[in-house]
Amino acid sequence: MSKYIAAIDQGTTSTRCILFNHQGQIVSVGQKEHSQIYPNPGWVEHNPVEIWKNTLEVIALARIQASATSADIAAIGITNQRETTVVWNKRTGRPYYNALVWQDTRTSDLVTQFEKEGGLNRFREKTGLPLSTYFSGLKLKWLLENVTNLREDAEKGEALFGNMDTFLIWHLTGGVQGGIHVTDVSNASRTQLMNLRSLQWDADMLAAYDIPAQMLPEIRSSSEVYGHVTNEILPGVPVAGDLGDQHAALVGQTCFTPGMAKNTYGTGCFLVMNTGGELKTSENGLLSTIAYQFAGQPVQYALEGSVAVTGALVQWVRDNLGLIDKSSDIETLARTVQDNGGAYFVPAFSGLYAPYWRNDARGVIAGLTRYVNKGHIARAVLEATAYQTLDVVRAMEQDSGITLASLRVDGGMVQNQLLMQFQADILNTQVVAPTIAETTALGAAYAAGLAVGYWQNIDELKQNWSVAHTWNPQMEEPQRTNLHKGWQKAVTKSYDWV
Ligand SMILES: Nc1ncnc2c1ncn2[C@@H]1O[C@H](COP(=O)(O)OP(=O)(O)O)[C@@H](O)[C@H]1O
Ligand SMILES: O=P(O)(O)OC[C@H](O)CO
Repeated sequence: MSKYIAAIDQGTTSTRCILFNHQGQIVSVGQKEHSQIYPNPGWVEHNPVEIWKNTLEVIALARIQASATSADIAAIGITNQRETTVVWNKRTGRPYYNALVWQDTRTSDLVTQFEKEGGLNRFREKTGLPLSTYFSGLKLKWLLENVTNLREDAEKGEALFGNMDTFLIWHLTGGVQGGIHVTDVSNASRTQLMNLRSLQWDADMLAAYDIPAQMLPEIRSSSEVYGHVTNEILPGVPVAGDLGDQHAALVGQTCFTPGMAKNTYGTGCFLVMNTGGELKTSENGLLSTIAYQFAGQPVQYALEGSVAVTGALVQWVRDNLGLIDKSSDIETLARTVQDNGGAYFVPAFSGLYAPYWRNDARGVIAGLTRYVNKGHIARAVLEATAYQTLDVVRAMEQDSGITLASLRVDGGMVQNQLLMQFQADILNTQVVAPTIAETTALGAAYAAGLAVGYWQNIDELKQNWSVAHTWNPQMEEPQRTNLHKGWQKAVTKSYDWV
């Protein structure tokens, strides 16, 4: 039997390749950041060619570190930043435009136009999603309307659409020499083009957004052999798993039972709860989405609270304000003071997502006095992540009728002890991090490994999960209530800006 499963985690800030062994432990890691391109206020792009090159590089790095040949690798799974939209030419492989990143707000006029015609929730019944700049469908519409020749090529079947999973699988399985054009149900559920019940592209949605069906990938399960790698980097290895990154983290955290949830703290924050085989709709601003689908098994649904800006705010403090040199320094700076000094930072850089869904919001710092220093700002920055999560958790509890006994967490920001303690305090709930922190990549590896029989069933996967760290709530109730009141007031100050 081959020794390892490879996972590619194509995230917003970087691309990673991780090799896992049968216990789900990390054997080796290759990682590379890519450029964040901001051509106009609110626009966020990635260069797909740079990401493809980085993918090859990180696979090579992980392979070399583990001295692994392709025969040592039983399968490869892909997980990706969701919604980020790329279009490319089938014959040349060339992208027509940079990828429009999920955080990009250039489609806000389209959102307003569609909202006027039928309200923010007009497509929720079919797609589980409100109108927002967040999802792929409107990004694709914008590209079709603004990029020369794209619509003509799409109608001829020469231009292909995909999220980053589709783009990478197409390249890995042959590219212009017959690459496979597929996606999985979890990624497709983030386009606002798939019907959540039929699990097919929805003809009414395609008509509403005027999208030629020929350019869309085939929708498959999250765990099956889609094809084999043709590139010399891993020749012959089956590509056997595909999950949006938040769905992959749910799998990596082994949240296989309805009611189990995880929160991933990366560029943004994404709380996902497994709701089982039944589609649940939200009354409180959460998204209905696909959790995952293993081959031959029924699809599992989820409720999700997506927060656009969490770790991205730490990056902004680092890159745009220069207050810190590296992301982890935010904790040292925040520890120079005892509290937020009355300051609240609402990072509505891309509007506000769950549970507010305010496309008209923009970032504010509220409660400033001359007392406030950079330490207080650093605290307000970290607390913003915890308050946004609190609002999502409360919405999730109302929708599901389940009170979370503890919250399983993962992602880059979990290294921040001050944040995790504050999160437990403000939620008044235990926060728990697993031993294998790379749950996103692990989930993609699990999907791929199940498809090729490297793992037999989910019970085997559950045995790999164990607790690395627990943060217990220590804050008194009056303080918790006061802080949350301040936050809620600050949120209202971000509204009605654009
Ligand atoms: N110690 C830390 N404290 C606060 N934020 C951090 C810390 N370490 C990393 N981050 C933030 O976490 C994000 C990276 O996490 P990661 O899970 O790799 O994100 P992604 O998958 O979105 O690319 C960055 O936005 C970074 O600013
Ligand atoms: O790449 P991440 O971890 O920031 O995740 C991005 C999300 O998938 C966007 O929906």
